[in-house]
Amino acid sequence: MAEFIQPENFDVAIRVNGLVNRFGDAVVHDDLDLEVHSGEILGVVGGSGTGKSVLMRSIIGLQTPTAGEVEVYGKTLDTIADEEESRDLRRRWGVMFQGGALFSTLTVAENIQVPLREYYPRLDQKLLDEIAAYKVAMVGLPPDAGPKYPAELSGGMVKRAGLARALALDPALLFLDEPTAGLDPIGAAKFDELIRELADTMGLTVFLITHDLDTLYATCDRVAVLAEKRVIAVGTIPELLATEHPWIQDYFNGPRGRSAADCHEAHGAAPER
Ligand SMILES: Nc1ncnc2c1ncn2[C@@H]1O[C@H](COP(=O)(O)OP(=O)(O)OP(=O)(O)O)[C@@H](O)[C@H]1O
Repeated sequence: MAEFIQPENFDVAIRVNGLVNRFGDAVVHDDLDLEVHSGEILGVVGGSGTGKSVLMRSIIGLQTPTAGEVEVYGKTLDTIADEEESRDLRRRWGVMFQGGALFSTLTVAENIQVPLREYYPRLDQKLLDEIAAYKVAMVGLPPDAGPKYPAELSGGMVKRAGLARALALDPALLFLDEPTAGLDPIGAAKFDELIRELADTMGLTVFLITHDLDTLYATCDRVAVLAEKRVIAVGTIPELLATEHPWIQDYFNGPRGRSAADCHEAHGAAPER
């Protein structure tokens, strides 16, 4: 008998223990630990190639780790024997890959309906259309975006459409891989606002990979820093600023870090929630 997950019963949504990822001789992660708390937006930062995307892929089962354990809502994907339980776990998360990753031959509405059809094959077309229209509105797209193809949309709209598809199954957990990459600063700020708003209203837990310091200040409750093949620090921005690690100091106190902090202060928001 399949045991279905109740995300609200978990204080820790994701627990990663002793994760190792190796590709040939290249060691990307070595004994990496991380906990993502339920209801938080956790920013994941680190230099290029430090394994942020590989970590995300390991959590959602797209990458089989060399060693270590990944638990989502107390379950480990590769040890779930029951197909129904595995589907139940997978439908708890939505993923927005880098660049949106929409199917170019499908309209926005059809893209949103892909996961719905997969998980709920008996839904009729009228209901699928209603759900897609609801998701389109939820991410702030106009109603006429639904029948459009990705190539007909601006970069910011494509991101929103990708987010709508990630939210199709009403997930408890949202994975975002560099959601604001390629957006102009105003578009990026609006997207940050949208993520924060959706997370607050839907009670989402968000795993957010970013290089964007403004995004960290505007949206994240805590930030995890990847370096030296593991998570070297995790905490609020003020907590990270208090650590002496050179990469963390360079990152937050470098010119771009200072400018993001100043801008954040100027808008009167505190990084700690
Ligand atoms: N399937 C794979 N086979 C071999 N090497 C891989 C594979 N996937 C990732 N890597 C390597 O793992 C390392 C980490 O990659 P990853 O994409 O996770 O970095 P990242 O921190 O997300 O980088 P960026 O910030 O540039 O997106 C890179 O050196 C990459 O080349």
